[in-house]
This record gives sequence, C-alpha cells and structure tokens, in this order.
Amino acid sequence: MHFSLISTFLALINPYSHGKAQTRSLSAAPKRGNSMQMVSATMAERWATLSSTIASLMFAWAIICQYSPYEVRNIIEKLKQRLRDYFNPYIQLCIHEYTGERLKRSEGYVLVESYLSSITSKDANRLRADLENDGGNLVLSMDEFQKVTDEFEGAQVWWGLRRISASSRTYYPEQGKRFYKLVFNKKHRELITKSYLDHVMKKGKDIRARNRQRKLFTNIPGSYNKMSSGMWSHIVFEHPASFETMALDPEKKEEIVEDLLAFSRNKEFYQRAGKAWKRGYLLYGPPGTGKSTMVAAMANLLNYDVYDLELTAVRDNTELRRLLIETTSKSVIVIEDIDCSLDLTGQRKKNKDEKSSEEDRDMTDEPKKERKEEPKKERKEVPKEDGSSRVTLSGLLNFIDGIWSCCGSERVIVFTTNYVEKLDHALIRSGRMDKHIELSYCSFKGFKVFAKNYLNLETHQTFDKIESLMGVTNITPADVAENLVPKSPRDDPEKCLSNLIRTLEEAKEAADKKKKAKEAQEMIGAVQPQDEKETEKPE
Ligand SMILES: Nc1ncnc2c1ncn2[C@@H]1O[C@H](COP(=O)(O)OP(=O)(O)OP(=O)(O)O)[C@@H](O)[C@H]1O
Ligand SMILES: [Mg+2]
Repeated sequence: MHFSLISTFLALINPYSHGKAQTRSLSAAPKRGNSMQMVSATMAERWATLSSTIASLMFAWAIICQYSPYEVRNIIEKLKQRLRDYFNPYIQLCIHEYTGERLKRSEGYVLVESYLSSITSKDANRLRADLENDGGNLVLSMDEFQKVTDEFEGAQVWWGLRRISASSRTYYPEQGKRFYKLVFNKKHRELITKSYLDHVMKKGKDIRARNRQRKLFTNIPGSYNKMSSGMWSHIVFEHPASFETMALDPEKKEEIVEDLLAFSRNKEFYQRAGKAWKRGYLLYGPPGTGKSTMVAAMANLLNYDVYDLELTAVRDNTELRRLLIETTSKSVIVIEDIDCSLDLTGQRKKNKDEKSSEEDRDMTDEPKKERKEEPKKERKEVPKEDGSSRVTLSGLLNFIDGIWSCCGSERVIVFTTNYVEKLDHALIRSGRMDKHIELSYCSFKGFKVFAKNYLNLETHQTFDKIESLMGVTNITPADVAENLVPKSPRDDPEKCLSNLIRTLEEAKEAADKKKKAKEAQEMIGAVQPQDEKETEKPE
C-alpha cells in the first residue's frame, strides 16, 4: 500500500522518474530469483528521489516567499491560515503580559497568573516560584512552555505559558513577550469566553487578595522608598497586633470588632442610605493605653492598608486634598495625636477672641459705622506665612467628610489623642468621628489577657493580690506589658508576676503619698485664711 502510494506520488511530482521501469523490474524480479536485494535497492532509490524532491520543493518555496511580492505572500499566508482553521477543532486565546508600550502589566495576565498558581502545582512538571512584589509570600506559577489542564462544567481547557523572543532592539531583549495561551474546543466557545473567563478573573482576584502584601504609607518626604512616584511613600505593613492580643475588656473588644466588621460588610447599606462608605473612630486615653496598637489591630482585622498622615508635613489644604485623592480603597487613614499635630483650634479660638473683643466693643460707644465696614474675609482662617503647615481646621473637616472624601470607598479614618477635651467639637462630631473609644488604664480583665499571651497562664495564686492592687492603682497596659516581658532567659512567670506586684505596690505607695500631700495642702488652705485674719487684726 505504502509503496504504491509513494510511487504514485513520485510519478506525479517527478515526470522523469523511472517508475515504470522500476515497476517492471519489480514484477520481473521474482523471475530472476533475487527479489529481496532488488526491493531494498529500489526502496533506497525511491527515498533518495523523494527527499531530493522535498528539498527542491522547499527551496522553491523559500524562493517564492523571498522574491514574490508582499501581496502574494500575504494571500498565501491567509489561505494557509484559513485551511488550518478549517481543519482545526480548537480555539486559541492569548493573554499578553504587557499592554501598550510595556508600561503596565496587564491586569488580566496578573489575574490569570494568580488563578493558575492554584492549579499548576497539581499538573505542571516545571514550576516557578516568585516573591510577591514587596518580598512577601512565595507564589508558584508554571514555567515557560509548560501546559496545564483545567476543567469547567464538563469542558476541558489547556493553559500554556509561551514567549515570543524579542528582537535585540527592544528595551528588554532578554525577556521577550510572555503570554498565556488558552486552548479549548470550538463547541465550548460560549461557555469558555463568558462563564469560564469570568470564573478565572474572580478566582484570580480572590487569590490575589489573599496573597496581597499590605502597605504602610506615610507622607513624610523621603521617609521610605524614594522611588515612590506619588505623594505617599510606603513599606510593607507587618504589625503583629490583633484584637486577640489586645488587653481590653472582652465586652468592649467584641463591640469594637463587631462595629468594624459590620462596617466592612455593609456596602449595600451605605449605597442605599446615600452615605460615603467610610467610618471615623476617635481613640482617646492616656499615653501607653494601646491607641496605636489598636490602629494596627484594626488594619489587620479588616486586611486594609494603613496611611499614616503626618499633618505637620502637609503644606496646605490643597496638598491635603491631593493626599486624600491618592489613597486607595480598603485603607485606614490615621492621624496620630491630633491634638498636637496642628494648632487646629487656634484659628477658631482666635475668631472667638475677635468675636468677644467685638462684643466688648459693642458694649462701648464705638461708632457702628466703622464696624460695618470691617471686611468679612478677615474672619476666615488665615494661612500662616512661615514655612510651617498651613492646613486649617476647615481643610481638615473637608478632608474627612467633604465632597472629595467620596473618591474611594471602604475607608476608616482614625484620630488618636491623649486630650480629647482639647479637640474642636466639629472635628469629632458624629458623621466625622462616628465612634469614640476610650482606652484607659489596665483592668484585671486586661491583665488576664496579658498573662495568657505573655506567660501562658490562665490562673495563678498571685492573681488575687494583683486584682486587689489593680482595683486601687492606675497602671497603663504598656507598664503591665513591660513587667511581664522576660528580660533574661532566667526570668520565669513567677519572676515576671512578682515584678508586676512590686511595680503595683510602688505605684500604690506613690499614689497614697500624693493623696496625703493633697489632703494636707487642702487642710492648710482651709486654715490659712483664718490665720491671715488673725494676723491682720493687730494691724
Ligand atoms: N491594650 C493593650 N493591649 C496590648 N498591648 C498594649 C495595650 N496597650 C499598650 N500596649 C503595649 O504598650 C505599648 C505602647 O502602646 P501604644 O503605643 O499603642 O500606646 P498609645 O496609647 O498609642 O500611646 P501614646 O498615646 O503615647 O501614643 C505597645 O507596644 C503595646 O505592646
Ligand atoms: Mg500612640
């Protein structure tokens, strides 16, 4: 069968072949009795002829391709492609790594990469492990020229990573252009192009969100990476604080956690109510009571980035607005120690002073004409002329809930302060700072959280003493933590607890002394006027 086909083919393509003579010689061969030798000789000749014919054809094709006009070549190429498509039952879809002028990595490519990282490890023989952008988790992905199979609603698809080698003239000649190739059967076209690709993008987003490295941003110039193009510079946010490790009353802790979770899950509510999807928290209390720690715990709970806004480094209200615009969704924007960040109440106080002096003038007989002519603009917050920040209270109020605050969503704004009474009421009213959380001295319940986390103790014979001492002394969680931290390898839980008891006793003694001194002073104060009267009498 094969021989006849080959000979027919040769006869067709080579009119000068000796097909007939050879056929004749084949049929005559048995008569001569040396058939085997003859067959092999003839086959060798035919193979030689065939290969020389193929070589000639290829040569001719190369000449045609090179010297025929561009239009002809184009037509041939199109015909070839159509012929291939006609017989090919599969569809091929490419997702390239870079879009445009290599400026930006394609989001689709990144999501496919994330999606495939979940299935490649099962299938591909060669894997690649990459660190996430900021040096976080190792992410596995398939290496080049590997293929993995996936299935979706009964349809089978094949993914492959390919590379077109780049010319030496490109900017990244060593990299070439990478792309993912998806191959599937024509009959699944609808299913794959709609549902399957949606599924890939959704799952890719989920995986990316899980592997995402959260960032801590600051607006202090040149503080972190100087390569940062925007107004914020950042580092990876890796604070270990969590609500589990925070020493707080369990009820209070639960209330805060529920409030935060309700906020993050209430997208529909905010949309329905026509409110910007943001929430303000004011954390106040003495130093060392865990305000900054709680900000970190909030960000970790919600899986948000943190923007640490240093108000004194912001030049004016315009810059403040620009900073706000550059923040992303899913973030905690924190202004620490807001009472000492800027003299935000100063302007208002000044206005109040002006107002009161005006009222004073009203009391006097100053001519009314002059007062009417007083330009109104002078009453506005006047920016400072020196190099310091010119952010005003109204600028900050607008930052929190002005019209610009809606560009972006799912944002938590946190102010921390040691002196809540110093703050302007407008700054902390509901709608701006929706929830006020007081963080105070350590309670016994808070101490038990420390004992569990630091010393792995649920109960101990000293706990009663500690409870009674804590009832009469104020000690900050920071001080409790400091006493419970082992300072040397020999420090066991007993030692740490006795350290704490000593600190508590000392604090109690100091408080008692202070109290006695105060009482004595009050006594003196009560007695003094009488003495003074007595001394006055003889005079
Ligand atoms: N409630 C708490 N739970 C757990 N640790 C705490 C708590 N409060 C304070 N700490 C510990 O004390 C240290 C200081 O706390 P933190 O910096 O959060 O206090 P702060 O209230 O922000 O103080 P400041 O007002 O001076 O900024 C932290 O390192 C933390 O370990
Ligand atoms: Mg702090």
